[in-house]
Amino acid sequence: MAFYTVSNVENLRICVVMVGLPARGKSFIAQKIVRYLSWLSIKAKCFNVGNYRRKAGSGHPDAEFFDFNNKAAFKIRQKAAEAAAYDMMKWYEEENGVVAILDGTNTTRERRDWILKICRERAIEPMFLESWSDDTDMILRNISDVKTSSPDYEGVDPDVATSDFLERIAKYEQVYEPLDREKDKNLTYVKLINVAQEVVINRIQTYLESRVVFYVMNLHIRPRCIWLSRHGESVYNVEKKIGGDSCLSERGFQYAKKLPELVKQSAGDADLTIWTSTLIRTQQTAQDLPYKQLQWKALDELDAGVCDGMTYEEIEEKYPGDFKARDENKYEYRYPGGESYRDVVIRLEPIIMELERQENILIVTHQAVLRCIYAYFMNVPQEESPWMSIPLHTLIKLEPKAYGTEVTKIKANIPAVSTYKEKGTSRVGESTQDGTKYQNFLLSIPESKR
Ligand SMILES: Nc1ncnc2c1ncn2[C@@H]1O[C@H](COP(=O)(O)OP(=O)(O)OP(=O)(O)O)[C@@H](O)[C@H]1O
Repeated sequence: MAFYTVSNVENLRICVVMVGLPARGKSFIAQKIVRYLSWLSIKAKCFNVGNYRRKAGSGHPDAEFFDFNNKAAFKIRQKAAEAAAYDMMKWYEEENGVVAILDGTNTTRERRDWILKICRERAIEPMFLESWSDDTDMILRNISDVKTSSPDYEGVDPDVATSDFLERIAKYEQVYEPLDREKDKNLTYVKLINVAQEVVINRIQTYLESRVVFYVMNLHIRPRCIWLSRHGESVYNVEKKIGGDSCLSERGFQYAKKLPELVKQSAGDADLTIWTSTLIRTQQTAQDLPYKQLQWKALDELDAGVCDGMTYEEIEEKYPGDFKARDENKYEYRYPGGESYRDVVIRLEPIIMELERQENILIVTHQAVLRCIYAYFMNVPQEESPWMSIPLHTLIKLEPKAYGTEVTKIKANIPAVSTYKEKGTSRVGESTQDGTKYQNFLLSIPESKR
């Protein structure tokens, strides 16, 4: 039976067409939408026109290249847009794509009409997403954040790169036609003004489109960090049992005592809010943290249903079929009377949305839940995420950056059992994976921006 995380009963194919001057965060937003939808099992992919332009041999173009009167350059840029659109259409057809993002400036109405036409010919719903800003300080920050280190400016002095980039923007400004309430009243669009100070929404018609709109409305770009920790070692961990609502072990309490110091070391004087689950072990872990605390039912551990309170050995013995089925497809497998990883992702969606809205948050929760949250930030594929090793007594710091997330792991140096169970065995113990397998996911920087 088909099983959806976000309803797309209409079987829609959507093309999110980014619109806006350079350095308005279009790629940032595009990458985030792809990560969010992929996490929700919606097949999504970004097609970055700048990438195609570079492949077409534009090398290290200066601002003159972006002058709309420069006919030869304009041809290269047009070709790049066509190549991106071609690959995008191929992706819909050959890979059953659902949401493609055409990430380019698309600043003229002529260019947008062309995209509209090719989408309509193929029954793809176009949805324009414009990022508009007149906040000069923010634009300068964006340029120094990401543009001076772009492949376009490899080996160029950052000051020279900045002034050239400002000139590039000026070239685009000469022809820029922002989305307009009157002229574009028939289009489906969302316009973000100065991040999301003001949002204009027009003709959003489907549930999937409205999810995308809701998501982008909640994004902000203020610097912040998210800390993740599993609860301290619990009595059940020591007994190798899963589920339950047991207290911390003695070593778990030691971790709880040490956690405020670890957090202080990492966060300094930043003001945090602590989110825990409703289960005793996360609350005991957070009890000495001197910050505001909130409990979320959605952060409770994956429900093991009839297997709650059992060891993996007992499960293998009593439910061998289930034990095998879970190993074969851990993401989809649902414990009888309980949950699957996919179920956990669905209930975590409001948590992710709220995390996007918030600033500094420390989440104290459980192994499976942390895997799902970590997978969102690190773009870890579904089939891999349930197998990630997230050890006890370790504080993880996530620092969202322009095109990815930086991770720091801070070990408390308090021994704990390993609760990691590898595929094909019922034994728990140290993972033979040293984590390097997941290094690739740590910084999900789009190809165009590396
Ligand atoms: N809605 C927004 N408005 C303005 N800036 C934003 C927004 N969202 C993210 N940013 C910032 O934009 C920067 C990233 O710029 P990005 O490369 O995404 O711009 P771009 O519009 O894709 O530029 P280009 O057209 O040159 O590719 C980051 O520093 C990020 O913090």
